[in-house]
Amino acid sequence: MKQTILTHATVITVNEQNEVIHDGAVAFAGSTITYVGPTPEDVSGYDEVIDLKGNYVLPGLINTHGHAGMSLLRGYSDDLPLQQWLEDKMWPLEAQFTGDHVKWGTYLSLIEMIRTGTTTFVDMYDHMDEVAKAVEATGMRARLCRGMIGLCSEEERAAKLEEATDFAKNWHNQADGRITTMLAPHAPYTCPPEFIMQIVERAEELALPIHIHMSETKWEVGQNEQDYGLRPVAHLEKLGVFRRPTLVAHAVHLTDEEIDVLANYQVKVSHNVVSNLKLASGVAPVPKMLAKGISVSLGTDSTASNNNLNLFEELKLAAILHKGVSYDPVAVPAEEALRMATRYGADGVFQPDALGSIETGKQADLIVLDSHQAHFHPAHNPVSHVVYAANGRDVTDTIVAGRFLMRNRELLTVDEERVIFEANRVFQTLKR
Ligand SMILES: CSC[C@H]1O[C@@H](n2cnc3c(O)ncnc32)[C@H](O)[C@@H]1O
Ligand SMILES: [Zn+2]
Repeated sequence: MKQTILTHATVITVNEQNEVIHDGAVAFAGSTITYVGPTPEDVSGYDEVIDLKGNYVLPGLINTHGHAGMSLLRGYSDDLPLQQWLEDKMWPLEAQFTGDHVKWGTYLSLIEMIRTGTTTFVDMYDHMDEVAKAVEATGMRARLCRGMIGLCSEEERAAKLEEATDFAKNWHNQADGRITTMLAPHAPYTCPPEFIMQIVERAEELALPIHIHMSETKWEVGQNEQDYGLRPVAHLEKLGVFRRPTLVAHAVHLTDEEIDVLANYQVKVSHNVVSNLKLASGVAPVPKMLAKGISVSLGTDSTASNNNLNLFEELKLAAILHKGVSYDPVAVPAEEALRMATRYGADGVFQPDALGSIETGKQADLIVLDSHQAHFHPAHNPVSHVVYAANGRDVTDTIVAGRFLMRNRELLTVDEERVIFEANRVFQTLKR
């Protein structure tokens, strides 16, 4: 098994102690981290020694909510509220999508994620075999689920559940364990209660988590009360969703009591700050959730509502927006924001023991940032620089399971020129 060591680095471990190791090293054998500490005097036992000359090494970032195939629709519709954007713009185009559209949209997303330091992402979409194949081919890590919208006949709902089940079974723990799966009712307002209950039952049978959009807009909360006499949190609790490990996306409109419910069930939350702002959905009560011990991680949502997949933007905005709206400069401190992008992301994909920090025994999912740029100097506080000064273009290397997907800014597992060509080609086939 190949043994690699990255030496003379500034290692931002994001471990329990928030250790930053100057002149540090990280070694990995195959996919697993075998050493984290000071650069050893003798590195002769390693097959590959890479001198990082003081560059930053961080755990790969984890994006806990998105729809990769939608990159085909980036910039197609801006400046609308969620419901109108979905119903009038996204769904009519998505209805024309074939596997080829999703394939090339997903490849666009993968390129962007690898370039900006994301090593694991959650994806909820249709034609998921294409997404899984692209993840497998590029060497990325992902938690994938076929999103189910239940605004259709009972027969169609049953067919979607079978398709989601087949996908979840076929791909769980595939690609050397880099792909895992979940079941995903799209949202309480698109799935009738009986359908959600069937999905929960299936998730129990398959021992898989559930992923769902929840409490994203004021409209959704009002509609849920009108339809079912309950707000979304109580509604999903009643349907048994939270008895399964659950990752909810958005969680913008929550009462204090609802935050307690989510905390009690250890529900994981994906905070999609840019998408929530762009769709004018509101600002999630992140500091309150964190104070209650909820693992709040970061998600981009799709590039059709973001409009990029650069998690460094989410990281900075998560750190500063909540200060601004609460008049509290420590509402989300820098260290906590970095945990949201890493450790809490690992909770969000239900792999806290394998991902989210640089520690021996964990997966070698690592990114390198060029620390020799003016905006990282004076170099006295690396965590501050990563959260407040970095921009995603600082990432030079992206490593997943010990394999370089990008080295010195060169993509090694995907042909970027071809992807751009094919994405434009398949976009032209859509009737707009
Ligand atoms: C059934 S696959 C996923 C489905 O979700 C839609 N979508 C994209 N962004 C959002 C969002 O912010 N809230 C709710 N639904 C969203 C996407 O267009 C797909 O149809
Ligand atoms: Zn979404």
